[in-house]
Amino acid sequence: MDLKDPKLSEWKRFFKSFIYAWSGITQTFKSERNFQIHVSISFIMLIVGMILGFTTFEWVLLLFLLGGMLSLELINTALEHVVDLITPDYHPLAKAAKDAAAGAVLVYAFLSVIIGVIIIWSHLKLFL
Ligand SMILES: Nc1ncnc2c1ncn2[C@@H]1O[C@H](COP(=O)(O)OP(=O)(O)OP(=O)(O)O)[C@@H](O)[C@H]1O
Repeated sequence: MDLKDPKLSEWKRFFKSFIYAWSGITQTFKSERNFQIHVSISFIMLIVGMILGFTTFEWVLLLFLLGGMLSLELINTALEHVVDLITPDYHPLAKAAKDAAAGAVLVYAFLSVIIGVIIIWSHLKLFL
C-alpha cells in the first residue's frame, strides 16, 4: 500500500508521508557517515548554545543553519541514489551531478562554520 492508493484517507496519506520521510532520515543516518557527523555537530552546537547562553536571534540562526545543513545532506544523498540508479558505470555526467551536489553541501557547511565561529567568538571574548 503506498501514497497513491485511492482507498487511503487524506489523513492516513498525510500520516504515512511522515513515516516515509522519517524512514528516509533514519536510513540516511545508518548509511551516510557525513550525515552522522553533521547530526553529531548539531548536538554539540545545541549544547554549546545552552552553555554560552545564545540570544534568541542566535538560536534562530543556529537552528536555521543546522536544519539547512541536514536537509542539504539528505538531498545530496537522494541525488547520489538517483545517479547510482541511472548509471552504475562511470559517466562524466554522473560525476558532474554528484560533484555539484557535494559542492553545494561544502559551500553551506563552510559558511555555517564561519557563522558558528563568529557567534561563539562573540560570547567567548566576553570572558577574555
Ligand atoms: N557513476 C559515476 N561516474 C563517474 N564518477 C562517479 C560516479 N559515481 C561516483 N563518482 C565520483 O566519485 C565521487 C564519490 O561518489 P560516491 O557516490 O561514492 O559519493 P561520496 O562522495 O563517497 O558520498 P558518500 O560518502 O556520502 O556516499 C563523486 O563525487 C564523483 O566524483
